[in-house]
Amino acid sequence: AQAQAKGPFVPAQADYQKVYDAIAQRLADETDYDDGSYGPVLVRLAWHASGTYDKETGTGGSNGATMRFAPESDHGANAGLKAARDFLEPIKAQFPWISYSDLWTLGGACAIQELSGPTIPWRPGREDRDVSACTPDGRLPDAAKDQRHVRDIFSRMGFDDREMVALIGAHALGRCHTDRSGYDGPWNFSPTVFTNEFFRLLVEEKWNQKKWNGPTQFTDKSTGTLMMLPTDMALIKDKNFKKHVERYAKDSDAFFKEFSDVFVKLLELGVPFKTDERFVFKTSDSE
Ligand code: HEM
Ligand SMILES: Cc1cnc2ccccc2c1N
Repeated sequence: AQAQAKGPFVPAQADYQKVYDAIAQRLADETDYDDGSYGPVLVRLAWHASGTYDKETGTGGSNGATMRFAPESDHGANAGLKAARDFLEPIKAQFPWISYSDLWTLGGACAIQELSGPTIPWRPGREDRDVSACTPDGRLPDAAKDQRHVRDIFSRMGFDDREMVALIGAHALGRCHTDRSGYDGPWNFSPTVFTNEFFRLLVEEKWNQKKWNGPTQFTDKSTGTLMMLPTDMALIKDKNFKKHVERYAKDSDAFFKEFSDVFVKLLELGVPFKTDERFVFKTSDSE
């Protein structure tokens, strides 16, 4: 019989699960980095690729993966994220049909799930764009500033106070790098396990300004080994942020549920999806 003419390859959930599994495997293999995992920096890549969104102009967001290009790749806030982009290059080579825009956001969802966080339902449909879609510098937050700045940046994306606090709870993961942001990271914290610890520390520890010649940051009185950024501290200085910090510090389930919903929203800002169907990927320890 006439060989069936092959139509275009339309990836299905099973194909995206294969990409998820390849990222999870690479996370398990590549442990000689920071505190033992590339997970935190993958989360930061997905967040910085998406957090450029401006709801008034509909510009920025994860659709386009424009951080591949200078000047966006060279914006100060994106220092160090080449490590995350390079980590995902072999995955792109293995699955060339996936866009960078979909790959980077899938990498963020995979990292949260593989670091014991909540499931992050995910939709494909982002398309890579060229350098003309690069966003101007200044779209991402400046850690040296205060609660007014946090509200300006996140309300521009379309988030309310509760959503801003939930999102910043990702600071349970990873660390700061003096050769990237200039801030100095925590180390005896469990930076490769997703928990509500960030909120518990904010409300339970006493925080003093760190005595050093680097940028203003805070250290915990009891061990002197943890850190908070000025914008982290803003979450307990501002009473409407603080009530959410206290709620998440007491209720890890509420934090997990609300973080999942708002991280999904972040990764989808401004994307003209063709489908409403989201995939929930199986985490590697569930197989
Ligand atoms: C007020 C908002 C925020 C500010 C000012 C901020 C600032 C920073 C800074 C300065 C670092 C250290 C970067 C380095 O030196 O490597 C950092 C790390 C990180 N941020 Fe944020 N961030 C904010 C919100 C968020 C959000 C919304 C997410 C994700 C949902 C996030 C996820 C992370 C992660 C996972 C790391 C650790 C990265 C690593 O270990 O390499 N941050 N952030
Ligand atoms: C405990 C803590 C506080 N703030 C952070 C900011 C950025 C990255 C990691 C952080 C972190 N582990």
